[in-house]
Amino acid sequence: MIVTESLSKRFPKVTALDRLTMTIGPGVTGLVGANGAGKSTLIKILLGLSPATEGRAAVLGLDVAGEGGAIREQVGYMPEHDCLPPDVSATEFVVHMARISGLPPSAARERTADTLRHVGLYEERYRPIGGYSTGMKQRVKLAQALVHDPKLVLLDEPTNGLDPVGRDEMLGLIRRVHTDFGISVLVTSHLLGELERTCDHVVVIDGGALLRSSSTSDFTQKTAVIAVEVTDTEEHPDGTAVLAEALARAGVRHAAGGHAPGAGRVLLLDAEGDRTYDTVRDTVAGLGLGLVRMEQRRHHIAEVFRPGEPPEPTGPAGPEPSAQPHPGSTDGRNGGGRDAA
Ligand SMILES: Nc1ncnc2c1ncn2[C@@H]1O[C@H](COP(=O)(O)OP(=O)(O)OP(=O)(O)O)[C@@H](O)[C@H]1O
Repeated sequence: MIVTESLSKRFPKVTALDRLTMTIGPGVTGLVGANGAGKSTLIKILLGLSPATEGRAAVLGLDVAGEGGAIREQVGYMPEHDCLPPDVSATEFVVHMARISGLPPSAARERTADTLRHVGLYEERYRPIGGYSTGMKQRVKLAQALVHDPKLVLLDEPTNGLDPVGRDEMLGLIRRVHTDFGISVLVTSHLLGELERTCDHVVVIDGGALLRSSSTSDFTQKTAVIAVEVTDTEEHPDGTAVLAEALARAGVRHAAGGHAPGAGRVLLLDAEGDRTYDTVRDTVAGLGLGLVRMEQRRHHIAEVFRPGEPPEPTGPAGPEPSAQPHPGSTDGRNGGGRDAA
C-alpha cells in the first residue's frame, strides 16, 4: 500500500522526517508518534501535497512526486484539524466532497447517504455542522474521506478531542472501515494504547525517524507475563510476599512494571516457557498456599516502550499512555523495554 525509502523532509529550523524507510501493507496500520514526530508531514507527502526533501515514496504503486492527483483519486484523507464549514449540513458538505472527487450528482447523493449512515450520522445529517459536537464533526470528516470509495484512507488523529467513549466508538468505526468495506487504513495517534486494540500493524516514529514497525501481536506478545494470585494461610499471613521470595530463589523473574514482592495481591512474572508455569505451581503447592489464578497476560504496547513503570490501566475510562519516548532512553530509538533486551 505504502512504501517509503529514505524519505526526509527538512524545514529551515527542523527536520520533520529523517530518512524514513518503511513498508505498510493492507489492513489497519497505526502510525504512532509524540506531537511533532512527523506524522502529519508524512501524510501530506504521501498525498502528494508537499514535496519531500530527499528520498522517495509510493502509494498504491504511484510515485508521490509526480502522481499526486492519481493518488488522491484513490486515497481518502481525514485531516487533523477542524476544517468544516459551520453553515452547511453534513449531507451538503459530503455531497460536495463526493462531487469534487468526480462522482456524478446522483451517485454522490447515494454514496453520501450510505456513508453518513455508516458513520452513525443519519438522523442529524440535515442540521448545520456548526451545531455538531466534536464527535459528530469527526464523523463528518471521516465520512468525506470515505465517500468516493477509496482503496486506502489516511486518518490524522481521528480521536483528537474525544472523550473515552467517543474514542472507543471512533476506533470501532475505523476498524469497520476495513472489515466492512475492505478499505485499508493508516491512522495516526500520539496515544500508544488506543491503537493496540484497533490496528493489525503499528509503526512508531520519533523525531521523524523510524523507531519500530511490526505487527501489533509482535509488540505485545513477544514476551508473556504471568499473573499469579494466591490465598494467605495461617502459616503464611502474606502468601503473596512469601511466594514472591520463593519464586525469586527459584530463578523466576518479576516482570518489569509488576508489583514488588508483597506490595500487591497479584504477582506479575516473566514467563520463560512452560517451565515457569511448572515452577509457580510447584512453589505454591510446596508453601501450602491456595492458587486463586494463574493466567497469561499480553504486554501492552505502552509497557514495551516504558519499562519499569506500572502497567497502564486498561479500562475505557483509564488515562491513555502517550507516545512520548521513555525519559530514561537517550534518544528514544532503541525500542526500549524487555522486547528489545
Ligand atoms: N510548514 C512547516 N514549517 C516549518 N516546520 C514545520 C512545518 N510543518 C511541520 N513542521 C514541524 O515539523 C515537525 C513535525 O510536524 P508534524 O505536524 O508532522 O508532527 P505530528 O507528528 O503530526 O505532530 P502533531 O500531531 O502535533 O501535528 C514539527 O517540529 C513541526 O513544528
